[in-house]
Amino acid sequence: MFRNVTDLEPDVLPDILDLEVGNVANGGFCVARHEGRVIFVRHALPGERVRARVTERAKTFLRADAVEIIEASPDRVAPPCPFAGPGRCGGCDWQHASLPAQRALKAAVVEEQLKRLAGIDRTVTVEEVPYPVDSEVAPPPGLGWRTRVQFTVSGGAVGLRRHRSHDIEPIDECLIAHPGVELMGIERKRWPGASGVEGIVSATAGDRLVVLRGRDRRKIKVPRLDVPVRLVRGKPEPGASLPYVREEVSGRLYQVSGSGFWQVHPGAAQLLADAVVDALEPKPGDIALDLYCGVGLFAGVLADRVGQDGLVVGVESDGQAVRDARFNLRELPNVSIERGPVEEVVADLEFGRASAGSRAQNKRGGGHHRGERVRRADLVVLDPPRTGAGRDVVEHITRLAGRKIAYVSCDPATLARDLAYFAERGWTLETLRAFDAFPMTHHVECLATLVHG
Ligand SMILES: C[S@@+](CC[C@H](N)C(=O)[O-])C[C@H]1O[C@@H](n2cnc3c(N)ncnc32)[C@H](O)[C@@H]1O
Repeated sequence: MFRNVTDLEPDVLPDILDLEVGNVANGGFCVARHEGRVIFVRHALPGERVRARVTERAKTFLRADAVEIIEASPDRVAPPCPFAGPGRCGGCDWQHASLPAQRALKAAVVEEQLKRLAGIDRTVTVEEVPYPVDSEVAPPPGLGWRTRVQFTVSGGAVGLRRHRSHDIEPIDECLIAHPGVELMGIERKRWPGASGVEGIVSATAGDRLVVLRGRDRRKIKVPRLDVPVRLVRGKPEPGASLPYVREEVSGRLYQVSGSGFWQVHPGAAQLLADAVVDALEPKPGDIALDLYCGVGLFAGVLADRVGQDGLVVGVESDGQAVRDARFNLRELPNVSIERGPVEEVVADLEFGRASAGSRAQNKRGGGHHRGERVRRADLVVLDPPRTGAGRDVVEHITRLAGRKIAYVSCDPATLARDLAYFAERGWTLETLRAFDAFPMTHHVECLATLVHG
C-alpha cells in the first residue's frame, strides 16, 4: 500500500517505493528522494526508474535495494554472477553496470568527493588495470582478479557475507576470484570448526596459501583441496616463520606472509609502483619516505632510483610486515624500515646523510649516525589504510616533505579530506590518477601527487 508520508516518521514509510534514481554516491549506491527524504539505493543506476525495497531506516535517510527496474539505464547489463543482486552476496556492488559505466561511476564519485571535501574541481578518468600479460589464463574482463578472497564459514559451509549483514550467501564459485584461488576449490569443500577461510594466490609466482580462522584453529578439520597449498592456522610457533606467497614487481621478489597486505588485483602492484615512480620523479641522492610501507613495495622501487647516495625510509606498524619488508629489501643498503605507527614515528624522524651510506634516525630510538643531520625528505609516498592519514600525520608530513608527495588511497573520501589538510599547509594537488583495481565493486584506487605552492 502506498501513502503520502511527508509528515510521518521514517519507521512508517512504505516498504516498497517507486523511485527516480539520481547521482551515484560514495559507497556503491545512488541517491534518490521520496517525499523529501533521502534514500540510498543499491542495485540501481543513475537515471533509472526502479521499484525499491527499503532495507534500513535511519533518522535522516533510508537504504533500499532496487528489486524491479521500471526504466533501465543504457549502461545496465545482466550481472555475470548468479549470486549478485538484492539481498544476495554483498561483495560486488556493480555487476549490473557495464565496465565502462562502472569506471564512469567511480570517476564521478572521486570528482564529487574532491569537490565537496577539498573544494577541488578536477575531471577524473578511471584507468583500467591491465591483467598481467603473462597470466596463464586471462579471465573475461572485470572478472578473475581477486588474488585474496576471505570466505565466511558457517556450519562448515562456505559463503560470502550479504550486504550490511552477518548472514551468509552460500556460494560454490566466485567470479571475481583469481583462477588460482578458484583452483583450490575452497567453496566446494566443507570446513568444520572454521569461521572463515582465506584463499591467497600469488599472481606472479603461483604460490598458494590458505589462512584458517576460528576460535580453536587446531580443531578445524581441513578438507583435501584440489591443488597443493600451504596452510596458515594462526601465529607460528616461537622460532618458526609464517608461510608466505612471493610476488614479483620490477624484477624484485616480495615475500608476503600469511594475510599480510598486498594489492589484490594481479596488475595493481606493478602499475602503482610505476605510477608512484612517475609521479615522484626520484633522482640519485634523494631521501624518500615510504609511509605505511607494508612489505616494502614502494621502498623497493624508490631505492633503485635514489641509488647508493640516497636513502629510503619505510615506516610500518605491523610486526610481520616489517619483518617481510626488511627481508625483501635486505640487499639494499640505502633502505631502512622503521617499525611503529606513522603518527608516532614521523613526529621525530631525522635523516642522517653519512659518508658510508645514509641512515634514518628516530630521536627516540637513536641509531647509527655519522655526518650531517637532515630534517627533510625530498620525496614522500604514503599509502594509508581506508581511514586515511588524518590531520596530525598530514602536519608532520608537510614539515618533513621537500619536493613532492605521492598519496596512494583506496578511499576517495578520506583522500579528499586529507587533501584539504595538505592545502591548509600550502601543498596543492598537481595530478590525480585513478585506477580500476577492484572491478565490479565501487572501490577505486587513487594516486594524488602534491607539490608545495
Ligand atoms: C594500504 S596498505 C599499503 C602497503 C604498501 N604500500 C603496499 O602497497 O603494499 C597499508 C599499510 O599500512 C599499515 N598501517 C596501518 N595503520 C598504520 C599506522 N598507523 N602506522 C603505520 N602503518 C600502518 C598496514 O599494516 C598496511 O601494511
